[in-house]
Amino acid sequence: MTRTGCGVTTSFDLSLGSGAVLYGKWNGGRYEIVRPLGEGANGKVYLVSNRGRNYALKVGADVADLQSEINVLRSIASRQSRGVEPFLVHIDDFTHAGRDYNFYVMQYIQGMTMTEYLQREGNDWYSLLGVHLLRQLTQLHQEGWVFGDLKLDNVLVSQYGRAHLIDYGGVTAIGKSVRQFTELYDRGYWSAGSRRADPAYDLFSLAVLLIQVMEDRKLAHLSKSRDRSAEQLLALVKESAALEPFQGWFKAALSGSFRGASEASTAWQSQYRSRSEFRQRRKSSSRWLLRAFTTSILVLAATAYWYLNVN
Ligand SMILES: Nc1ncnc2c1ncn2[C@@H]1O[C@H](COP(=O)(O)OP(=O)(O)OP(=O)(O)O)[C@@H](O)[C@H]1O
Repeated sequence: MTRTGCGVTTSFDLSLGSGAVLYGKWNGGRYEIVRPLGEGANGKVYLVSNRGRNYALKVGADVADLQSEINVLRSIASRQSRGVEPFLVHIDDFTHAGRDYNFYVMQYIQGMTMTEYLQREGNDWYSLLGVHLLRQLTQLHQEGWVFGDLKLDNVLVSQYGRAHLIDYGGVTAIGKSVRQFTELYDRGYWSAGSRRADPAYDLFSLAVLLIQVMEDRKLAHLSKSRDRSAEQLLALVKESAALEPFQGWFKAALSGSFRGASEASTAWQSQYRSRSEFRQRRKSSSRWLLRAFTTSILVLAATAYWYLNVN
């Protein structure tokens, strides 16, 4: 596919191997390709090394699309508090084989998908992943944007369960039609509302994603059935031992009744806390039971010993 715009050509036959070096035309940065990280509809992403540090560098397939991703990242960076390293690091063009390409450099997230993370570290991390995602959505909504294409591939989880949103290609100004979406997570696909970009759109997608990481097969099955709906999603939540403790949150997210991501975040954290307290109580009562059981065995053994010795 070849698209042109603003005098810069992007051809997605572009292939950069390990060791290739790119020079930023305007800022003079030197980026050595370590390896490709992935590619999608909006571009190609490479792991690069710049001044001894690793970054992710995205070359856009379409100038306008890349520019709108950059605008969003810039608006988030401008609100970040001092001392926080911005996600967007550099913006520039490079020339390769006689052609100009737009690119931007962002922090490299060394991570894995939410599913992989939970499989490796255990389901106890589930609630924390939700906390991180809701925090980022809250910030984005406050800036007047909706993430749009929230899905498993667009979240990377790094150490200590830090879930990061990546790929800002679907981000849409609140009030417009969502630019990019994936059926499974789309409110319209579940006949649960429009594709207008409002905070509730992201919360619906997040609910589907949080169902998916625990109940992948059941969700896939439901998504193919003709009577798929938000009510059916909620029924799936209620049937699931892992999701049931969060059913109040899912009900509100799937029906669009949260006033915003910040309210959703508070609700998620309070369900998370009451769940942890419940588990703590269960743990201490099982510890008490274990102690009582051990004491009974010891008493029984001592009684038997005494009885055998006396008789
Ligand atoms: N900051 C990052 N750190 C680590 N890996 C990244 C980063 N950004 C992107 N990637 C990797 O590159 C892949 C493609 O990136 P991205 O999703 O931004 O491309 P895209 O063309 O917008 O894709 P899509 O078709 O899903 O919209 C991602 O799935 C991820 O594996």
